[in-house]
Amino acid sequence: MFKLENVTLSFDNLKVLTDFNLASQGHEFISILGPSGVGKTCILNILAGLLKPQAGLVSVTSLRTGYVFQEPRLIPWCTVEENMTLGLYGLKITKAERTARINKLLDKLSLNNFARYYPGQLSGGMKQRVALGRAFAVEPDLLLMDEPFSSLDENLRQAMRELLKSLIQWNPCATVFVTHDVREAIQLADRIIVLKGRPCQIVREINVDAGQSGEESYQKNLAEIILQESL
Ligand SMILES: Nc1ncnc2c1ncn2[C@@H]1O[C@H](COP(=O)(O)OP(=O)(O)OP(=O)(O)O)[C@@H](O)[C@H]1O
Repeated sequence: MFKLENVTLSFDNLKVLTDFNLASQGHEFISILGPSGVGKTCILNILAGLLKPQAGLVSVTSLRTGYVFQEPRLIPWCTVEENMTLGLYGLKITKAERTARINKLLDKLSLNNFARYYPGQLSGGMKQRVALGRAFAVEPDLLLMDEPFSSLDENLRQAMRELLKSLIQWNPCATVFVTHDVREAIQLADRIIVLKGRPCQIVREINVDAGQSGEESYQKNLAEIILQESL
């Protein structure tokens, strides 16, 4: 789905990435952890084609990319269904297919009764559900998520994680999920990557599935990540 090979990115004198490597394997869910300012968003933006590194190879073979940001970034004068439809106008699908796709998603997101609402009339959790819907409307094969649930309270976050899992089951895709929440990373990911330093490096890489096969090693991995994060 994607491969970053010897990627170098800097802003003036600030070296964010030097010879950075990361590749996805199929429809894998990768969680990225790391301190503030380390370069997590920059990596997502490179994968989205929004940032161009000065050197290295960026190979993204996915056809459709969905991007969910920390804040919903909805267009205030467009309704829920219009916001979710925005990414579909560039695709070669009929109006009937477009409508069917959005209706299906409104259903999955429990937003059927709010299709004609404007963002200003929605709660924070509902707005982020619309943002999820907008990303999944394009039927992404690559999904980029930048701390998408961090502004929500814990109960809502848990519900959103469950919703995300069911959407990915429905529409399998490679996912890169940036979070500061270690438990969230473990709950969702197949693989966790911990970044540190300047330029940033992968200092820890954990296959969560392998960890979960033995409770003891899983707990050890968890403790180690928490330790890494607190350093
Ligand atoms: N357009 C830009 N111009 C200059 N510097 C930038 C730009 N974008 C990012 N940076 C710098 O690159 C570094 C990495 O930024 P990035 O947003 O990727 O960090 P992050 O790990 O996502 O942080 P956070 O967890 O706080 O969101 C930071 O020092 C940031 O100030």
